[in-house]
Amino acid sequence: MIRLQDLNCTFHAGTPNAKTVIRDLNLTVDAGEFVTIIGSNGAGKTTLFNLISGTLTPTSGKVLIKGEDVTGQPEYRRARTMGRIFQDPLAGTASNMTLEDNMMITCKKGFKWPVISLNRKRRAYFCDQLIQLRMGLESRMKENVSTLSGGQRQALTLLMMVLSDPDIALLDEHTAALDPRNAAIVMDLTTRFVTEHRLTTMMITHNMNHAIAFGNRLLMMDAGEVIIDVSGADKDKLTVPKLLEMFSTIRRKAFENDEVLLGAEA
Ligand SMILES: Nc1ncnc2c1ncn2[C@@H]1O[C@H](COP(=O)(O)OP(=O)(O)OP(=O)(O)O)[C@@H](O)[C@H]1O
Repeated sequence: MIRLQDLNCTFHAGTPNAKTVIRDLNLTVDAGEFVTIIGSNGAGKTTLFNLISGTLTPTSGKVLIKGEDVTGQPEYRRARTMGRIFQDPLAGTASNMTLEDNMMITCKKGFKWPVISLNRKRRAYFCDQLIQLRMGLESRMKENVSTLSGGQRQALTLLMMVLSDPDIALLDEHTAALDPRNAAIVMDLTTRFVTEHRLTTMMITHNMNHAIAFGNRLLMMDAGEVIIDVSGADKDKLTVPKLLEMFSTIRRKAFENDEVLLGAEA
């Protein structure tokens, strides 16, 4: 589903400030896989998502989606096959628009000039979809999204992503700004949607326990490289101390990411 070939990304290339953030990266993610990604500070995790989604063009190498070379394809065209959710609950929805108007956006995603109107049938469909969230949002369809809590907004963002019918979900620390209770609700919804919609999913997280508990494959990144790639039964046997030990053995230094380490102790 996703294939990255000899991918490199250097910012400010050809200047004294040149910085290589993704280095000779080769990765294949098969259809239906749920990959969790963890890494040290500045490892290149978000940059990797920017390259997959088309926000950035690699300095060299290729990005293939469903067998098609999309390396030079603009972001809006790739948006038809993928959904992306960010850490900030305010980023995925428009505050000053109603829930139903926000949901209308999903019908227009990836198209430049769509003419689609909000009719009774579509409203009933949105209502049915909101019921699935089990948050009572179906009775608030005409309220502005700004009235929702962070957890409710992130759940709505997740639902909107699914309604746009993507093949791929890129989740960039999408529970990091939520309290533990809401993070658990959003993770529960995530696993439900990933399974029901057979989404090929990549999830960046700073929560090592989440990285181990969710998905069928775990990647650890450091300095622009994937240094650990564990799946199946081997992933089931992982623990946080084991992961940290693997990192130290490979890199001959201690793992550095305070947010990750503090989260792992919790
Ligand atoms: N547009 C840019 N221009 C220059 N440097 C950049 C740019 N975007 C990212 N970087 C640098 O690239 C490196 C990797 O950033 P990235 O956000 O991908 O890391 P990350 O693994 O997601 O980090 P974190 O876990 O701290 O969020 C960082 O040193 C960052 O400062």
